[in-house]
Amino acid sequence: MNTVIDVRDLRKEFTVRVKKGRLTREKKTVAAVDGVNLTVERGEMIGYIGPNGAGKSTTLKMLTGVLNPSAGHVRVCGLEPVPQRLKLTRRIGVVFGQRSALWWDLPLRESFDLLRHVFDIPAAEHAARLNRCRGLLELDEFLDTPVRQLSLGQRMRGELTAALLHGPEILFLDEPTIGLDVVSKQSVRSFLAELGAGGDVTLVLTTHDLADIEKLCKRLVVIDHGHVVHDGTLEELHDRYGSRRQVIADFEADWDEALTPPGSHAVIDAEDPRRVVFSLSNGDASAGELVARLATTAALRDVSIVEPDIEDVVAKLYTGK
Ligand SMILES: Nc1ncnc2c1ncn2[C@@H]1O[C@H](COP(=O)(O)OP(=O)(O)OP(=O)(O)O)[C@@H](O)[C@H]1O
Repeated sequence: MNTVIDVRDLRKEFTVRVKKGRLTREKKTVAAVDGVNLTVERGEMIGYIGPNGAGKSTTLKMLTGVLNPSAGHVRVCGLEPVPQRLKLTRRIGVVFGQRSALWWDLPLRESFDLLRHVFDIPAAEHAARLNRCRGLLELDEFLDTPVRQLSLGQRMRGELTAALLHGPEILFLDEPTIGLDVVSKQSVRSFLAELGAGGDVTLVLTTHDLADIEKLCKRLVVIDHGHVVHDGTLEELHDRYGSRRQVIADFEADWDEALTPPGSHAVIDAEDPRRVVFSLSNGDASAGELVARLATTAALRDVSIVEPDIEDVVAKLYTGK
């Protein structure tokens, strides 16, 4: 394995002034990131999620060399982000939804050209990477438009390209789909999926849009109050919170509970005893096997499979229920 991010006991404290009484304020130290441990291997696509104020952006800022940690160990591509920021900048790409890496008054094409000079990228490499992005992100129709005139979706496609032209090993994305319409979201997601599938670029993504996670990330790191509260696959999260995949079956006759296959749980519809909702544990249970068993047990009229809803699971996780 090839570790590209190695974080141990990472902390970031901020000093804030809080109101005390009517006229006085006192200084207080708050831990925005409070002992985060994280190891990411090359080629992984991880979702870093959490409720507002959980510490996601602060972590990303420490990983990208924008903020100095208060304590802890952090290495990104083997480098210490703040003191070695210049070296790090050449090895990572950053897309922060709210900030731009582009020159507002210049056409997109010229911004890309300037970046080639900033990073001193050989012309052939630059052209190859730009051509790939032009194709996948359909940039051609607005390549000659000044950045300030681009729509949010067009600008995001430009930002993604700008972050990739120097061939980074890790791409950090903070809310890359925020504010985008459905079509632009899909375009950005498909592009990132294609990029991640190659295995060369490691993706670290923060988002409040859980569809981004479902489409892109096998691994989910959840942070709350500065602590990592889950680090594992989406399936593990579903298992942990007892969310079940469900099979809804309509039979020709009323369902006999004694026939319920082992490993499943049946709830008969109160209004229609021929309709039954079967719950499955997400682990090894296969909805296909259950359906096959049901079909040999009784006359089936219709069947549908309902996947657990990630929004529900994450809501449970955030509220600690
Ligand atoms: N410069 C700062 N000074 C003081 N407090 C800060 C500063 N930056 C962040 N914080 C506080 O640290 C905590 C974590 O903030 P952070 O921006 O990392 O959260 P987040 O998970 O990215 O939230 P969101 O989803 O709302 O963007 C919050 O309580 C925030 O108010």
